[in-house]
Amino acid sequence: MEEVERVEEVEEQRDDREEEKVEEEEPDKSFEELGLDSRLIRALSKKGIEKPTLIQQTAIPYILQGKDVVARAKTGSGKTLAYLLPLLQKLFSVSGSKKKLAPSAFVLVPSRELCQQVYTEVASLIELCRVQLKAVQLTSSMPASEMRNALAGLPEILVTTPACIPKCFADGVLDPAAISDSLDILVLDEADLLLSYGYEDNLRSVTSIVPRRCQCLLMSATTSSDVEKLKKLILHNPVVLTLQEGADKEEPVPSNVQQFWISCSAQDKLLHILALLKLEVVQKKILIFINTIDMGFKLKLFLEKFGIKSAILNGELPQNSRLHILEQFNAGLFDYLIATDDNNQTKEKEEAKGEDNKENKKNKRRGKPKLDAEFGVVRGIDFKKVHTVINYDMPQSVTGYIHRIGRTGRAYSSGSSVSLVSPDEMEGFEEIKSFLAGEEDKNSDIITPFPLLTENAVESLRYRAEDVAKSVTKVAVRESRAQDLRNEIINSEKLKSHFEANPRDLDLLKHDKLLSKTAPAPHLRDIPEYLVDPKTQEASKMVKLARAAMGNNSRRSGARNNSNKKRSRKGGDPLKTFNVNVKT
Ligand SMILES: Nc1ncnc2c1ncn2[C@@H]1O[C@H](COP(=O)(O)OP(=O)(O)OP(=O)(O)O)[C@@H](O)[C@H]1O
Repeated sequence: MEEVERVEEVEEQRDDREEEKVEEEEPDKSFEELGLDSRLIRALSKKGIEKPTLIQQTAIPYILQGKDVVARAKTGSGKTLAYLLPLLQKLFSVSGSKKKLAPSAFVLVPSRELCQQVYTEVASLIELCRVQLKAVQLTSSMPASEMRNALAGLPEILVTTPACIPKCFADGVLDPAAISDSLDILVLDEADLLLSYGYEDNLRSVTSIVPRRCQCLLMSATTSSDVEKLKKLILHNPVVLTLQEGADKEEPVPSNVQQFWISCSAQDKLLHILALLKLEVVQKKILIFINTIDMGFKLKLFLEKFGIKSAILNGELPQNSRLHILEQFNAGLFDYLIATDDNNQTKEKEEAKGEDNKENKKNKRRGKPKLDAEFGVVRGIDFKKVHTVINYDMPQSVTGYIHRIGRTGRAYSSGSSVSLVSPDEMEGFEEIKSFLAGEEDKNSDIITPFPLLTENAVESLRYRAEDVAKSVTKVAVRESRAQDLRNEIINSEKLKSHFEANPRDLDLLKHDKLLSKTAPAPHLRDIPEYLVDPKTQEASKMVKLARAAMGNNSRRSGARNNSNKKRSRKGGDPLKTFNVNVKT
């Protein structure tokens, strides 16, 4: 049973009023009962959203009342709509009134990918509601002229990153005085990440012009000192909503995500991922996290040799390509996405941020691509229908783990995760485990050994895996990284104009194309039956059955096969029902 706890917070508020204190209760309300406008309810229904999630049930009434709100709820719990719906409703009533010289609502997010995601969501709601409101997104990479054009239609809603606002001031695109006059609602989404992305100074320059009457909303997946800092910087006597599940005090990973791990040496990780994918004991779609861009290419090339096509996502790719890859993956055009998240790129990102940084200048001279300082592949991005998250490399922090795992099991769906843990990563892994177990129950196993892969099954692939791994040399990795970047830069230019003309066309590019110069050898494509351990064969059959029952058995099911949608989703998850010993 889920419950919501409202926490009292009275320290160092910006005004003297007592913070809202509310009795605990178990809400189970419809969108109508929350007081939402019928246009919004119809729009949600068209999107297939009928019932509010818990954070939406709790936050929407407070936001509609005009309160400042701090909402902390797990990844995938529906925080975006929790603030967008009441925000739009408030703007319905002001639309058509006195024209303002700056937007009425700012939504600040930590990355461009999130900017695009939130913008798409708000724009589609506006369209479905058929109201006279306009939303725009601005990112730092846009030239001033483009920003000016975007703002020329006097939009009510601006979705952007904190770094972009001072740039708009400097370029004369936004006027601080007009903002002070116009701003009614400020949202800091993924607040736990805003400061860690290095936006503190940018945020300070924004908050200095936020008028006292402005309603401020702060949404986050985890608590951290950064959230506390932001709360004190921006909010006025907020209602603090902390969504919890059951009696467990801290359970930041949704309970509909089953978490597994496999112990293996660093060298054997390629072998294990091959076994997981090739023997089909994990459900597609699959998001694989690695810590470095080179490792991503190594993995892609390795999998290609076995006929497994995957796409790559990292901060080095041009923004259009990144957005397009996300869009294609979400539409179900490919099943495997290898993502380098931001944890290990912090150093590289620092370089990317500091324009005067010597190293950066050197890189420019050498033609080394610059990483996008506003890139954030994992955090907050709504990957659709991801069934499995694989940590090929372990993340470097507990927060990193939570955000990665949170890419599956979104809203009411379920998912699983498999972490490959080498002896070097064991200490960090233990830290993650004990954090998830909570203070009281350090020994409870929230992350359990992966049950569907026997040692025999893995060993049967060893010879092939090791042989192929040798052929994926450093030179091959370097060449394919450069080639991929070149392709994407060319495609990115094409994409830009193409998207302007055909915003819905997804088939221009195939991001999971082969990078290897030679086609996969036929004998590596299919694993002969005699090599596969019978228990693993059985597990694989069950995973396939479960996938079929979930309407996810065709490669392009997400994009093309809507008729499957209505089939039962309770097809039985073999990870819940199947039991084999890990060691045989
Ligand atoms: N009431 C609902 N019913 C069904 N699906 C919903 C509902 N609300 C939101 N969703 C869907 O759930 C998914 C996750 O929502 P959202 O991205 O807002 O999560 P989040 O809490 O912001 O997660 P994160 O912290 O990872 O950013 C989205 O695809 C969204 O469309």
